[in-house]
Amino acid sequence: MKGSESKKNDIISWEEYFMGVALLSSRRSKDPNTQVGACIVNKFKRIVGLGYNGFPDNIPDNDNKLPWGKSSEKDAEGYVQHKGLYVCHAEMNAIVNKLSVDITGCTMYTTLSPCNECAKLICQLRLGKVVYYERKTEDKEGKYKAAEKMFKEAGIEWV
Ligand SMILES: Nc1nc(=O)n([C@H]2C[C@H](O)[C@@H](COP(=O)(O)O)O2)cc1CO
Ligand SMILES: [Zn+2]
Repeated sequence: MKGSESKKNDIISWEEYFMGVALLSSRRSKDPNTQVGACIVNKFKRIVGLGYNGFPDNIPDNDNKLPWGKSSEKDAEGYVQHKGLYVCHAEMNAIVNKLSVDITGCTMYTTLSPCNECAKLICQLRLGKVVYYERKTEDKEGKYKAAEKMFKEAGIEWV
């Protein structure tokens, strides 16, 4: 039997496609607790940056040099054993890995809503829109609210 000659219509949307790529990227993360992925897309619907959360480059991650835990205690050498001191967020990595000098107006798809530090980067690089998959609900320190405020004030669409 020959295949159909008319086009297939039941395909995934651009939004599903780019968020799907962000979700796939998150699966590279070695964080035992939370895996996040981010995908930056330009106005021509080309992917210009990908990232997931992990420790900085060139630090071997198989011999526990840095902690994956969230303790406020210090180890024998006086280093606080909290991953937050070391992890590069998915959004930051997607920006650092960008393939294009100028990402003004681009859209970032992220599997988790951005923190205030990543929001600062998103503002500085003048992205136009941030689309998140899951929203961070716990916000004791006000990081996510601060991120939203920056997006609002900078005119960055946030959905
Ligand atoms: N938007 C985000 N992008 C990220 O890459 N992360 C990373 C940082 C940590 O590696 C992990 C959060 O760990 P936990 O607090 O749920 O155990 O996710 C976290 C957030 C939330 O702000
Ligand atoms: Zn962040």
